[in-house]
Amino acid sequence: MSLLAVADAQAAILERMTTLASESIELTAALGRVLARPMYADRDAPPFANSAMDGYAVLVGDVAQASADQPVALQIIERVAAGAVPTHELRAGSAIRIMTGAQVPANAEAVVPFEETDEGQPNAQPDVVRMFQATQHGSNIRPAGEDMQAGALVLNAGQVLHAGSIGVLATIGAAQVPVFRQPRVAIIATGDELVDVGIEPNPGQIRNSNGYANAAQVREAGAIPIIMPIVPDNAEALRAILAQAVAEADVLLTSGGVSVGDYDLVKQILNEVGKLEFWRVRMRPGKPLAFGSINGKPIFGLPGNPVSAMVCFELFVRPALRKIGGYQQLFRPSVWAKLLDADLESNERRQYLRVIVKSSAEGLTAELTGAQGSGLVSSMARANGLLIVPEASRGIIRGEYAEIVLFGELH
Ligand SMILES: Nc1nc2c(c(=O)[nH]1)N[C@H]1C(S)=C(S)[C@@H](COP(=O)(O)OP(=O)(O)OC[C@H]3O[C@@H](n4cnc5c(N)ncnc54)[C@H](O)[C@@H]3O)O[C@H]1N2
Ligand code: MOO
Repeated sequence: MSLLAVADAQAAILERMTTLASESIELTAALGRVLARPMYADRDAPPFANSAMDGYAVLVGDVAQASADQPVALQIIERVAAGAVPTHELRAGSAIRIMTGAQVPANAEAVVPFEETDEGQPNAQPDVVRMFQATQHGSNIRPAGEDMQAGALVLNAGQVLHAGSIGVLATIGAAQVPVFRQPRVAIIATGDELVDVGIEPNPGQIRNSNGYANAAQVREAGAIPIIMPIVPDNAEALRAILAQAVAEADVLLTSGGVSVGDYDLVKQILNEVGKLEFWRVRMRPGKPLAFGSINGKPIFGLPGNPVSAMVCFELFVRPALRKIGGYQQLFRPSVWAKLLDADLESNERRQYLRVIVKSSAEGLTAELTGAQGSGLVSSMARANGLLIVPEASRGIIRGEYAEIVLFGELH
């Protein structure tokens, strides 16, 4: 098998992903979830014309001649609090005292805020308000439907719900929200050398970091990780855990055991219990990525090296999980930043270099995190982006702009 280009591998994967069914959840649990259906306003918002200020509802003509020297006195005929409904209409020479958010009388033409009246002045009379200036039609009145009109499309299917959209859902009365089900992802770390995080490693052993890093990436992708027990490099054990994972999860991830070593069993077992779709991508790190399916469930055989496993997750697993989870935007945003380090040579494989991207008045800059070995998990902890050096290119010279897959927050 020859090496696949990154974009071809991504396309081959995405083509095989189908979006999960939807479920209905409580509004309070909907933050960060993906809306499964378009949502429409059930009524106008605001539902009635209301006051934008604490003040007096008036007829514009009544105060047209008002000035500081020649104030106009109006009779206060009603007081309306928010939540109440006015029972009077304005007539010539009258005013209705009204609070912010209260429904305005049907024929009100403007609301004059207290600050523009004799409110609180020592010589103010009860039941009379004096106006010192003219006002305009519609001033401080928020019309019905100004925000959303009854029946209008307010949120699209596929939209990720954030605080603002939660506010919209509450406004339209969506106590239950239709969202896509989150993919359940079984995470299987393979290797005789691995021990779990709470265990003291013996000589020759290391801690399983991939399982936990991948589980965190699964969460970041909006999916649910299921961390399975560590599997030794043993065909029987691998078959058993894959069978269990297929029963419990929508997507399977393994790490380790996909290169050409004596104990690299994942591809072999995958061919036996499912179907290997492709193996090896023209990239560094992450070349030995394997992808296939078992009983129709996608399985990603991530390389064991910690950086390779995480980079393969970012480029291939994350977009796949996002498609399964109903997201519209599958890929991380790319940014272009000025490379501050030394010149970067091209390679026959597309390189993804860990960088720290910073934003300043001069624009974005990128610096390598240091050495780029695929075992250096600490470099992933420092990085917020993966700088792309395209394969078979002239490389990138210091001071040039390079494309970066931004996966963390900008510094
Ligand atoms: N002769 C060749 N050797 C290797 C090749 C090759 O083309 N020819 N490719 C190299 C590349 S590139 C990578 S990447 C690795 C991938 O190997 P495997 O996927 O088979 O992974 P392992 O050999 O099992 O482990 C590699 C490395 O990662 C450590 N590891 C594994 N699992 C974990 C884990 N859960 N947590 C932390 N660290 C883990 C493992 O101990 C090894 O050090 O193969 C190269 N070799
Ligand atoms: O290409 Mo491997 O994934 O670097 O270490």
